[in-house]
Formats: sequence, C-alpha cells, structure tokens
Amino acid sequence: MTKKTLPFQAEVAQLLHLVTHALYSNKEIFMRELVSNASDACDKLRFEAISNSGLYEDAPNLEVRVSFDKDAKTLTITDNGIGLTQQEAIENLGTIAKSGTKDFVSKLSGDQKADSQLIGQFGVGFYSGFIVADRITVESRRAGVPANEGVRWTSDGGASGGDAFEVENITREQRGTSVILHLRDDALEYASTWKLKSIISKYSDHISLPILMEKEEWKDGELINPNDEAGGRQPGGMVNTGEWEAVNKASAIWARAKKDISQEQYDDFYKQISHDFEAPLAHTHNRVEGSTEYTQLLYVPGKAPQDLWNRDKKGGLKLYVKRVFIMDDAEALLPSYLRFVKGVVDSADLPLNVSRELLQESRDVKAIREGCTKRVLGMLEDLAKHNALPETSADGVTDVVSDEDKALVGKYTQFYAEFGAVLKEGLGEDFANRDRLAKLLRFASSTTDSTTVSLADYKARMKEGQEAIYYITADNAAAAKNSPQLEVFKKKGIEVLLMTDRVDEWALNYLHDFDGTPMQSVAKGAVDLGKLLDEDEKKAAEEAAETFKPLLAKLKEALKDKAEDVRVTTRLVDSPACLVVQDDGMSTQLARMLKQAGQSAPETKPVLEVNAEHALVKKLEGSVHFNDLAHILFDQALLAEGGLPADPAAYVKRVNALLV
Ligand SMILES: Nc1ncnc2c1ncn2[C@@H]1O[C@H](COP(=O)(O)OP(=O)(O)OP(=O)(O)O)[C@@H](O)[C@H]1O
Repeated sequence: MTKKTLPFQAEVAQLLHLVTHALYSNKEIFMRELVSNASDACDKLRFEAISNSGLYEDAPNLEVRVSFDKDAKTLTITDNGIGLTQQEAIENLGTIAKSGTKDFVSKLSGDQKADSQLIGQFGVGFYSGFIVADRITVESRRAGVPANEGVRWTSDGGASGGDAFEVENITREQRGTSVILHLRDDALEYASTWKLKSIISKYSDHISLPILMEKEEWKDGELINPNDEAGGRQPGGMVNTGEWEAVNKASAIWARAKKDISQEQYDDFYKQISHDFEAPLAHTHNRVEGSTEYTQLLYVPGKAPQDLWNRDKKGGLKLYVKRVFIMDDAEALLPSYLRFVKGVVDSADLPLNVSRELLQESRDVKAIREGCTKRVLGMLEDLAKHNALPETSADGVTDVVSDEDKALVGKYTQFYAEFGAVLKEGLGEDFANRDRLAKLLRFASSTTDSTTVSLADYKARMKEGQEAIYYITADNAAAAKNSPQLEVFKKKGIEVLLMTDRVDEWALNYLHDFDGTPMQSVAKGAVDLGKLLDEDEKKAAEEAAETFKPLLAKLKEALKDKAEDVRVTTRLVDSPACLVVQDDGMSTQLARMLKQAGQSAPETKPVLEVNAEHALVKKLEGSVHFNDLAHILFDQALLAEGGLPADPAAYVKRVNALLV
C-alpha cells in the first residue's frame, strides 16, 4: 500500500504547539510518557491474552527496550506489547481520545505559562515526544496479525506547517511498537546511557516490566605506539557489549515495603500517575489483610483538576489484580465525593477478567471501597489536625513540634480551598461517615473572614444560652455577610456561619445537627433566640405583635399573591423587612439556584417579616401609598438577599412614583 498523508485533529495541532513551546522546562517527562505507553501496551496484551494465549506468539516475555544511535541522532523505545494496526495508528496517534484532554485543549488560553501549568493535569502522552524530537517515526504490528500488516507512522509534529502525519504499510516480524525519536539538536543529551538510566529510574522504577538497555563497558583506546603505553593510546570510551540489562527495579512501588520507599519516590510515582507537576499533599500506603486482601496507595493532590465539578468524572484510582493492570479510573473503588483522590488499589481476590459492571456488584469491591474511604478520611483528619502550630498555653507552655508535623502546617487549608466543596457532597452520599465528614468541614463566619471555622470551633465559642449553630446561605460572601437576617445576631454578638458554596444548601439538608447541637438557618422559620433574648426584648416583641395585628392583616391582604404570611420579627435591627421560609420549606436561595439550572422548584411563597421599630414600617399605617409601600417593602427584602422582583419594571415604577 502507498503512503497516505492525513491531517491531525484540530486539537492535536494545538496540543503539539503547546508541547513544543510550553513544556520546554520539563523536557524529560517525554520518557515517562512513552515508557508508560509501552508498559500499557504490554498490560493490554497480557489482558487480551487471558482469553487468547496465541497472542503471545513466540515471545511470552513482555519487555521494553530503550536504545539510541548517537550518529543517527535517534532514540528508540520498543515494546513487545499489543501493537497497533494501521487503523489504530491513524485513530490513536492523530486524535485525542480522552474527552477531558480534548476539552482542555480547546480551552487553552494562549498564555503559555498558564497553559503549561494546566496541562500537567492531563498528560500529553505520546505527543510529548515532540518536546525532544523534530520527527517521530512509529513502527508497529498488532499481536496476532500477519507480519506484512505492520504500519509505519511518521510526522514532524506540524513543524513544516502541515499539521499532518503519514502512514504506510510495512512488514514487521516483531510484535509490538517502536517509537523512534529523531532528536532535536538541543536534545542530544538524551542520547546517553547515563542520562536515560537516571530518568528511567526516576519515573519508571515501579513499572512492573523490565526496561532494558544495552550494557556498556569501558574500552581502552587502541595502542598507536606499542612502545609508549602512556601516550601512544587513542582515547577510550564506553562501548556496547551486545548484552541487554534491566535498568529499572521492575517492582511495583505499592508492593514494596514502606521503609524501602523514600518520600521522593512516593511523590514521583504520584506525578507519574496523575500527570501533576507538583507533589501531592499527602499519601497513605497500606496492605490490608483479612477477608478481603488488597494494597492501597492513595494520594490527595494539591490542586483541583478543571473537570472536578463534573460528577460523571471517573474516579482517579487504578485497579490492579495481583500486579496485573486491569483498569484506569475505577470509580467503584471510592465514593464520588472522593473523586479527586489518585492512586492504586491492587487486589489479591478479584478475578483478572473483572469488568466495570462486575465491580459494582462485588462484595470484595465494597470492602475495598469502605477501606479506601476510611483511609482517605483518616488522611484528611491528620492534615486538619496539623494544619496550625499548637498555641502557647496560658502558663507559657508550647508543645514541641516535629519537623514532619511542621511540614503539614497549612496543608489542610490548601486542601479545603481546592476540594472542600466536593467533600460536602459526602454528607448526602455517605451516611456512614457523616459525623467524620462534618468534623472536616470549614466555613467562613460573621466574625472570621477566612474559611477556617470548624463546627467544633463554632460550638466552643457559642454564647451562654445559645442553643443552635446558626448559618446563612447566600450566593457570595458579601451577600451573606450583609444580609438583613444577620442584624440581630450581630447586635447580640452571636457568630453565624456563612455558606456560599453552591452545594451548601443541598448538603445541609443532610446535616441536622453537629454533636447534639441543631443546625439552624437564620433564614428559616421564626427566629427563636430563646434564652439569648432578655425579658424586655421578649415583652416588646410580644407587644409589637399585638399592636401591629391590624397592620399585618392589611399587609397580608395587599401581598397575598407574594407572601405566605406577614409577621413582626425581632431579627432585624436596621432593615425594615426580610424574607424567610417556613421551617420545612425550601430556601429561596435553593429555589433560585434550581431555577437557574433549568430545574423545577416548588412555588413556595416566603414569609415577610417586618421590623416594628423601623421608620418605614411605622409610616405604613395611614399612608395613602400603603399598597405601593407594601410591594416595595417586599421587593426590597427580595433584593437584599440577592433575588430579583418578579416584575422589576413595576418595582421601579412604584419607587419612582414615591420619589417625585
Ligand atoms: N507503545 C504503544 N503501543 C500501542 N499503542 C500505543 C502505544 N503508544 C500509544 N499508543 C496508543 O495511542 C494512544 C494515545 O496515546 P497517548 O499517550 O497520547 O494517550 P493515552 O496513553 O491514552 O493517555 P495518557 O497518556 O493520558 O494515559 C493510546 O491510548 C494507545 O492506544
């Protein structure tokens, strides 16, 4: 068959541009990506061969070979894995299959610095070869197909302006794939055994296949003058012995003993599986024995990926069964609210041919899922515990803190800023761990701007006689902080938690109390400050309710289409009115969010509460503009909490009529 020239998918062309321009400072990752692809290809072969052992042909030992040719300026990575057909080469090496990466590339900002940081989250895979190569040739033959059905794929990565690659048919006896990098002049340092060995051991020690390189040994130069041993010799050099040796440890990191693994090795492994350039915040590594046996190595990343909010996003755990790779993104291994966790689970019990469907039903998987969840929560609790340095006690004693613990200071704050909102989903999703999760939550409050207040902190600061944990939900921190509903709480010096994550409303439906103290929205139900109000205030409120009865009845009549009820309140100090919902009602905030998201929300009418002390309310009685004022009062209360009057034009007209 003749050569075909085919265009790259548009996103690939963009990605290639980024790879060659933005990843320059991190050149050596190309090796990690290509060795990882080679290892994946071997894993795939091993997996397919479970049901078709003929695929091994006459080469059952899976391996990766790395070689270079200094004169030809090439570096070649060869595997004897599954290989590619011509069609697969066209599809897999000309497009971006992963939707996350594709979306990401189409959103590139053009700011190379920002883009290169982002790209770490996705991994550039095969295309990273173009960081060091100005041309890549891939030669491959799929396992099980005849030798004359091999393929050669070649491209200069769009350097010639074509954004295209060529494919042609070749004969290749050997099963698997060779990726031949034609090194750029400024990347010739990679044509060195020493350099390659050091990169391979940095990134690929855990790859369970042997990565082989040709053994070199020192050879003295030829004697030019046999009488002059010292000066009459040509310079010596390293020469290939023709023997291949493994240059990686070839043992899965998670299968090794903790004491044999350095922090750096743990971090490197994380970077490899997550494509993150930064080290993780924490990891946990355990062998679990008992009725279900497995090893877990789990990491909490330091930064949230762009698609964190996509609840369909697959989990970040790789599943292995007895060191054989089974699948990426095994979502059954952790609940969805922990989808940010990366790592590996290696089970000793699951069958090798386990499918995603089977995973959902397996009892072993259920046990693994519970075990992993507990471990992750434990890791987070540990970060939370060490987030701040211990305070000096009144008698001047401060606990001595180890360097290890010092390194953890501030990490939970970092974690929470990135993943706190996802963690809250757990309140509704994971009933068994709700109490542990509640302890991990952090909020801003009316007295603390940063999102650092735990429910336990809040409880410890509660006023004498305070019977509930008060909170307010709003679209943003400013709206929450300035809400009229907080007025009486401010006056009384009672702290109120400010909840501004979209998920808060929903999540709090599942958290009725913390440690025996009820959670109470300040915008729900009649405000009952109970013992916090003094007798005079209570009496004044009761009297006001009595004297205002006729006015309330008139207001109720005027606003009968808008308000469920109208009553006098003690919760306001400076504002004339506010809206609240009945105790069991859906908050106006949640109803608004649902509508914005195009979902149906029950049409519940709020209760209008008025401040009997306010001049505007006092003026209502006897005003000739009673009806207009009543509507303005209602619409302003709606505006104050971030809502919009149902008929904004009518509102403006009413206000203007009073202004002129
Ligand atoms: N050595 C190889 N042998 C067989 N197929 C390969 C090889 N290298 C790459 N491929 C194919 O090309 C595809 C694209 O590779 P690429 O590295 O760009 O992405 P990926 O491996 O799917 O994703 P990631 O690198 O993010 O894990 C792979 O999914 C695989 O199908």
